[in-house]
This record gives sequence, C-alpha cells and structure tokens, in this order.
Amino acid sequence: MAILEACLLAKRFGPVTAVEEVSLTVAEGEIAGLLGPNGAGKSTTLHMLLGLVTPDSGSVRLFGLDLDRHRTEVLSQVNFSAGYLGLPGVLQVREVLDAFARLYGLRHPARRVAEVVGLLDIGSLLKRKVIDLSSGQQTRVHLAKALLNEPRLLVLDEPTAALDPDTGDRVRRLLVDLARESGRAMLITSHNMREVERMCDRIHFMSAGRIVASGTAAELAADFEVADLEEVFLKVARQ
Ligand SMILES: Nc1ncnc2c1ncn2[C@@H]1O[C@H](COP(=O)(O)OP(=O)(O)OP(=O)(O)O)[C@@H](O)[C@H]1O
Repeated sequence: MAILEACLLAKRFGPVTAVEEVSLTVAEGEIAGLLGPNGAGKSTTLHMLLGLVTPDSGSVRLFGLDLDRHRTEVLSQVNFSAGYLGLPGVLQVREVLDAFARLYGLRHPARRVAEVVGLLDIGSLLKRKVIDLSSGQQTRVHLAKALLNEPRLLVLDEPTAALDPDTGDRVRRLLVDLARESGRAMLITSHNMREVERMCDRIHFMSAGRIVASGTAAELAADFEVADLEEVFLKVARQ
C-alpha cells in the first residue's frame, strides 16, 4: 500500500523555482531517500509533504487520503525531525517529551515516553535543559519526540548529520529495524551517501527542483555507469 503519494508538486518563492513537477511514492515499510545538491529543493519538498508549505500546484495523499481535506487525521500519523527545528530550550528533556506526548493525545503517555527514552538511550539526559545539550544530544531528543506517536510515516531531514559515528550507526540501525519490524515508512534526506546506501530501499535524486533519477543504489550506479552512490551524486550535481 502507498503510504505517501505526491503528484506533480511545484513551489516558487518569488523568482526562485524551488520545486517543479515532483512526483514520488513511498510504500509501507519502505525507507526512501531524497538526495541532491544544496538548494535542489529537498527540504521544500518535505515541507509540502508535511503540509508546512502550501504547494503552488500538485497534490499529496497520505495513507490514501488527500492531505488538504483530511489534514488532522493524516498528520496525526506522521512525524518529522530535522536539526533546524528548535525545541523549547528552557525545558528539561523529560518536560519536552511529556508535553509532546500530551499534545499527541497518547493513550499511555508515561509508558510511551519511557519506551522512546530507551530506544534513543537518552535516560541520562532527562533532567537536563534542552539548551544545555550538545547538538548530537538534541538530535537524539528530537528523534525520540518524532517516535512518540508511533508514526506510520517518519520524515527525517538529515537525521544523523550531528551524530558521532557510533551514535549515528546506532540510530541508523534503530530506524532500519523500525521500518522492517513495524512497517513504518520513512522518507529521509541526507548528504551521507554511505548512510543512504545502507538504509534506503529506493532513492530519488533531485537537481534544480526536479527528480532526475530514481532507483535502488545499485540501479542508479548501473544507470550512471559508476561504482557507487557517491559517484552518482557527483555526476548529478555536475551535470
Ligand atoms: N522560504 C523561502 N523563501 C525563499 N526562497 C526559499 C525559501 N525556502 C527555500 N528557498 C529556496 O528554494 C530553493 C530550494 O531550497 P531547499 O531548502 O528546498 O533546498 P535543499 O535541497 O533542502 O538544500 P540543502 O541541501 O542546502 O538543505 C533554494 O534556492 C532556496 O534558496
């Protein structure tokens, strides 16, 4: 079943065409990657899929429902994490997670907070204020928040950019396990090609607002007649 179906999305900001005719689908249990050079239109695409930016044209369906017409229903089954999203700095980590758990209307908020704290291994951070955390620690708190509502679609804008190699590896394993075991769909952007090769079932390359190539890492490498995704990226970026 298609969890996400985007059809011919387009967005301009004044004279800048950020996104043009972007169509993509993400299936249940699939981890999809959205790659491309800086300014290619990845974040703008994610924001349209999340209803944060209104497209100039095109449509988004989530779980078979039109995002515009069923906004509350579909967005309650989605979550989003990105390094550029702030959390309330004066609150302790526990207070932040408790607040989001209440906001999401979870049936067993305390139990779910304990679960995500365990998954992201952030028990030692619970009494710390968000503002005092390192960027990697904040990333883990953000990911914990994004898992609270057990989203059927998890959208992650550069999820491991601030993480050290060990923590990044743990988080990647956690996300892959979540997709495999519970059928959660994910759409991630990343500039880490090894990460994308390891995690993503299907990859969409964007350039100048358009999707210019899609496939598995192996299919893309074969199509572009190169050895790996890093070289595909360089070819796309330099075309
Ligand atoms: N709110 C905005 N107002 C004006 N221009 C914008 C706005 N948001 C994005 N843009 C422009 O749209 C284009 C696409 O930006 P976007 O952030 O989607 O790219 P990206 O692929 O996510 O880049 P990066 O890899 O650097 O994060 C860029 O030219 C950017 O300057």
